[in-house]
Amino acid sequence: MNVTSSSTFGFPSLEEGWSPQGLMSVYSVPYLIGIVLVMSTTYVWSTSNASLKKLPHVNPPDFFSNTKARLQYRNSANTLLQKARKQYPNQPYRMTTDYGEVVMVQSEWFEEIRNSQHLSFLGTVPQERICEIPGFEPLAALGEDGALVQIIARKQLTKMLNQVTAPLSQETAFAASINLGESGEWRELVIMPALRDITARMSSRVFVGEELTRNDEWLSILKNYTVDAFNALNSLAKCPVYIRPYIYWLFPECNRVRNYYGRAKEVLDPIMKKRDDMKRAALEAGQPVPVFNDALEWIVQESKEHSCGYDTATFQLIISVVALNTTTDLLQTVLIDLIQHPEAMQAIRDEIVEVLKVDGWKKSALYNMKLLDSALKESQRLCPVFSAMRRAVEADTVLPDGTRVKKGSRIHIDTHRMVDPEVYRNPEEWQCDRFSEMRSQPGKEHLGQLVTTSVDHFGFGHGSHACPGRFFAANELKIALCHLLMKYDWELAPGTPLDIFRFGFTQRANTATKVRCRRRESVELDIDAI
Ligand code: HEM
Repeated sequence: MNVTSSSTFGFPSLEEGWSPQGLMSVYSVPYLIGIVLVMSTTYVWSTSNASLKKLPHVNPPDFFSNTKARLQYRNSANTLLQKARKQYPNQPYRMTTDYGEVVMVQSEWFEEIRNSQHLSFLGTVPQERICEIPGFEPLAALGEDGALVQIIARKQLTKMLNQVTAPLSQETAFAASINLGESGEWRELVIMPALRDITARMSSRVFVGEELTRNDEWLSILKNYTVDAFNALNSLAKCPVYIRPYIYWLFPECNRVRNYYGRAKEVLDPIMKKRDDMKRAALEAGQPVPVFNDALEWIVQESKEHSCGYDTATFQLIISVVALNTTTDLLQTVLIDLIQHPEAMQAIRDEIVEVLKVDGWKKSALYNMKLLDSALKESQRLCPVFSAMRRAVEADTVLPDGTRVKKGSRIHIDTHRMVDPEVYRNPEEWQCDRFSEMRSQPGKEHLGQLVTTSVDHFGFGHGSHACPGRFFAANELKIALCHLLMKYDWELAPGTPLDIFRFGFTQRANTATKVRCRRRESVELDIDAI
């Protein structure tokens, strides 16, 4: 056999003799395949935590590859969760995921570890290695210790709630009008882009101030960055963790993300410079220094207070990534649930009228919309962002049963109590007043509120990393729904898809859902005149 001309992919037979050089030059393809197989097996083996070997495994990898197990996770994570709940009811177990082997824990145990200093939500971001890709710097900043976004969401954003109800309502009126129109004729539309534009405009009013909120280029960057970043995360999730930083350029959405990131800097830099110039000029003239109350300014203040650096564009895109998709999603989910329950929609309209007539656009009005609050919490219960919460283990941690989980591993917490018949009656049924009813029961007034987290409702997570933006998000959602429900009639478009989009533990509303809407002829209350 003339080895130099061989094109077969077989290994050389013993009769043909053997030399390493020959193998490299001629049989390089099978040789390389062999290396890759050995490396990936070593990788699978090395990434599995030796101390956890005694835990059962719900979808163990094959001897040579974890591809099948990862596919199972990606396409049917919820089925795996259900199976494991039956098989391993009161013990931790292992699951193969797109980010390696993780330790799964049942909801009940989370109460005991929820405030552990060694478990981090944002620490899971660097584990996925996406943040090493150009354009994903905002995700990298999310994973850094003491990220300013947490501080700002907890402190400044929540403090601001008293002042922003009326401005947010004005912005929603504008956004609803341009996205849904003023016509009394029915029109059909894919609802998610319209809702994303509404939430982008609302949050921009608070994050970047009035001037940029009406800047179309800024809004386009914001919306596209979050959509493409999410799509890129899903595409890259299919590749092994360790090769992600090297093959990102194969995915067009990654290149777009980098492009939007660059454009965000170009839009924001002149605004920041203009503000600096105004402040300097005022100081030099002995005039009061202008005060801006938005996240562009909060980041300057907080970075000084915490003696750390910051980048305006990075920070703004971080806030958008954590805020925009999640808020838009819940807005769509509850709107679709209400369209399917017209009597609940009318009851909420009645509540809005009753409350706004008394309170006007004050923060207290939003607190008093208890049925609306309940509808949001109920929709979130049935379609939370994550079907299993995530925590990066930043120092060795002992689980309630004594299992030691090593630093660098990852824990996921099954959120099944949100649909457990022992916790909720008819858990699969959407019941608008489920949580307003709960609020009327002594001792449960607090538990039934949208912003309250517990092991029975992980919609905003739970414990020391529970979503710090939830108070703002709750207000934003209620204001948006006041406008959508009071001003428009709604129907589902015939035959429209409604099924939830699931990818591993991530869940999202359907991006293709179509609705029909028209401006209502007679309204109980003109909410723009309040
Ligand atoms: C409906 C809208 C939202 C939903 C459903 C949502 C949901 C969540 C969830 C499930 C977590 C993980 C919590 C955990 O694992 O315990 C989280 C974390 C976080 N969210 Fe939200 N979120 C929303 C809006 C926002 C907004 C508007 C902001 C800020 C402006 C925000 C900022 C954050 C931050 C900074 C974290 C990380 C907290 C930490 O690691 O300590 N979120 N969110």
